[in-house]
Amino acid sequence: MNTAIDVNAVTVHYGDVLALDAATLRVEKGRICGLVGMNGSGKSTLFKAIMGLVKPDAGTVTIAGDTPTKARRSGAVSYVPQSEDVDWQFPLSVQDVVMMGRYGHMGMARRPRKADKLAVADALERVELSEHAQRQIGQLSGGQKKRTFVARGIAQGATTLLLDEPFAGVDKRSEATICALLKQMASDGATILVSTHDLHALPDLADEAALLMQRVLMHGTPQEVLRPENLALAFGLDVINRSEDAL
Ligand SMILES: Nc1ncnc2c1ncn2[C@@H]1O[C@H](COP(=O)(O)OP(=O)(O)OP(=O)(O)O)[C@@H](O)[C@H]1O
Repeated sequence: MNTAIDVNAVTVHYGDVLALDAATLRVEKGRICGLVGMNGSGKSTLFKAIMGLVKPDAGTVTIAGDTPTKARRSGAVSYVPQSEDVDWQFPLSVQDVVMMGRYGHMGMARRPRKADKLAVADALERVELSEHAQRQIGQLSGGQKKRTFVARGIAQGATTLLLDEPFAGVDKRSEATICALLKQMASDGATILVSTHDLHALPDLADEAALLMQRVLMHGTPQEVLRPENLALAFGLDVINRSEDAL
C-alpha cells in the first residue's frame, strides 16, 4: 500500500477545548476520502494539523512520508479553506490567488516566468474561471471562490489536496464542476480529503469516508459509514431521519 496521508493518534487542544483526541486516519494515494462529522467535531482542526498549521499535543502526521511543514513548503499539499477563514476584501485578483500556488516554484523575487503563467492559465481553464481571472476575489460567487482555491492547488502541482466544505454555499453547477475535477485529479494520482455536510453527494464523490467526533469513529466505504447506526454515533437521531434517502 502507498499511504499518502498518515494521521497517527493526533491530539489537539485549544486551551481547555479538546478538538482532536488521538485521531487516526490513513488515506492511500489516488483515493478520495470524505470527512463527515457534526459542527465542532474537529474537521477543520484535522486539516490544519495535516497542513502543519496547528501543532498536535501528541501524535504524528506525515504526507507521503514527509512532515506537514516540509510537504507544505515543497508544494506537495494544498488546502482549500472554509470560506469564513479567508479575507475576501483583500485586494487580490483570481489570477493572483492562483499564482500563489506557483510561489514554491519561483525564486525569492517571486517573479512569474512563462511556465508559471502557463500553469496558472491552465488551472483557471480547468476550473472554468479564465474569463474571471482579473476579478477581485470578493466579487466572486461562493462556487467561484472555491474553484479559485482548487485552481491554486492545481497550479501548485499538489499531489495531496485538502478541501474544507467545498460545497457549502455552492450552486449545483459549481458542485458538479468541483466533483468532476476532484475525480479527474484522483485518477491522475492525487489524494483528496474533503469534508462535507452533504451526505447525499458522498457516495458518488468519495471512494471512502471517515466519521469524525474528536477521534475517527469509523473509516470505510461511504455506504458503511453512512449506515444509520454509525450516523447515530456521530450526529444523533435527527440526522438519521433526514439522511435516509441517501442510504
Ligand atoms: N482557534 C480556536 N480557539 C479555541 N477553540 C477552537 C479554535 N478553533 C476551533 N476550536 C474549537 O475546537 C473544536 C473543533 O473545531 P473545528 O473547527 O475543528 O470543528 P469542525 O468540525 O471543523 O466544525 P464546523 O463543521 O463547524 O466547521 C470546537 O469545539 C471549536 O469550538
